[in-house]
Amino acid sequence: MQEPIRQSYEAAKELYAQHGIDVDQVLRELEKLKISVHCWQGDDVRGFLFQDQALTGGISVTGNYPGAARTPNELRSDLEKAFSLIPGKHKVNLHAIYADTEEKPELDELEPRHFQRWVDWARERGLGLDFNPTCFSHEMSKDGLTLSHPDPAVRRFWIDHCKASRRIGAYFGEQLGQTCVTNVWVPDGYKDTPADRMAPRKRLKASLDEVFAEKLDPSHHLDAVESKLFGLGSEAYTVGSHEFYMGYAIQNHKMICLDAGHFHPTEVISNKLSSLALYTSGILLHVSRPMRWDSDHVVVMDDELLDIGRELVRSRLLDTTHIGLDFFDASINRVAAWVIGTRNTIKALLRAMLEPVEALKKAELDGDFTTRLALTEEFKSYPFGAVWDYYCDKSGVPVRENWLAEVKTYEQNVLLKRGSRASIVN
Ligand SMILES: C[C@H](O)[C@H](O)[C@@H](O)C(=O)CO
Ligand SMILES: [Mn+2]
Repeated sequence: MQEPIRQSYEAAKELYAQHGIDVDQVLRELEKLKISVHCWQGDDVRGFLFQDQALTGGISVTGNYPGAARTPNELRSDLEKAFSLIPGKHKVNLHAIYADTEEKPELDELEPRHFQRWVDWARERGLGLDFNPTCFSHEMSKDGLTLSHPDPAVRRFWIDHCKASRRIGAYFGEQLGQTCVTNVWVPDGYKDTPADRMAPRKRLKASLDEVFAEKLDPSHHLDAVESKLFGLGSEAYTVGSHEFYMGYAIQNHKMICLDAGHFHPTEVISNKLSSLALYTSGILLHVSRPMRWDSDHVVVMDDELLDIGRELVRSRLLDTTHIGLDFFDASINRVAAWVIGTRNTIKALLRAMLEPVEALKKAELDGDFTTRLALTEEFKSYPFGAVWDYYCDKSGVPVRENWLAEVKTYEQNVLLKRGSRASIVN
């Protein structure tokens, strides 16, 4: 380790120690945290099962940066590059359309063996895997409805796909010895004001009951359900609203997935964590960055990210919260997008752990709001950067922006040499 990094760390440690914060202990805790890195940033949510299928479901990727992964091997190579620049051991979050197989299974026919290469790869690298049924970008969801579709045959297809997905998730968990979270998100909704808001919700509820009927070992597998306020083409109404899934999850002992981009523009998920935690045994996060709408921008160190970190630390929710990322930006280097978003998420957690939580809580209890505000503000310029640099160096990943040169080299040597998808698809 370079001496200046160590010296700055030792100086920072002393400052934090004056407030009773044991920085070495904080880093031991930080090292245990896993971020579930979403595979779909690497190829603009295209997947490998249906090569010519347009992205649907009211989500959108914009940008034309070269180098999107075209095959499972390319995607794994890009993920490996990103993980080499991110401190800690993490998880990869897969969607069903990322099956790695020469077969052409339909979504309702998927089996664990279609993901065996992902499992072998993850095992070799000590990574965990999470999973998602892909209820979009498919002809059976073309009218924007899946599990709530009025046609029982359409519902059956998606129910069977979700059931298959849970079995795949359970296989991941069992094989890798790390609990897999399978998250169900469906895009179902209407562009304009519905005549009947109740019937689609009744159908969605009944479909979910079927999806979750099979009991799976919770030490291998946990279920989550993700709500949404609106999407492109479902501006007026989404069947799976927050209230719908909050009720469903609490009644059925499922986890609620809070996506930072799925609420009203001024509504934040950080403020929901402590409430939901009182009524659920775990929460899944999709850390994202909405800009005016559910735009899925790369996560930056903004107030909401810091507040998410604070809430997880101060309410002691780190053990029961599964932290996943969900953004997709095709206007910048995709490996860099992962590195920026994941490093920021870890850094925000570190910053939260380096705050004088007990002193702040005490000031609040005493009614001393002056001290609460003063300490909060002064800690914003405490030397967390020195601790972060030390942590990166100690973890064997580049310090500060040094990771960028490695991404640029990878771009030159690998990403820019990739042709179009069409050139390798049979
Ligand atoms: C691709 C993801 O599953 C998707 O982004 C979903 O999680 C979502 O957030 C939809 O808006
Ligand atoms: Mn999401």
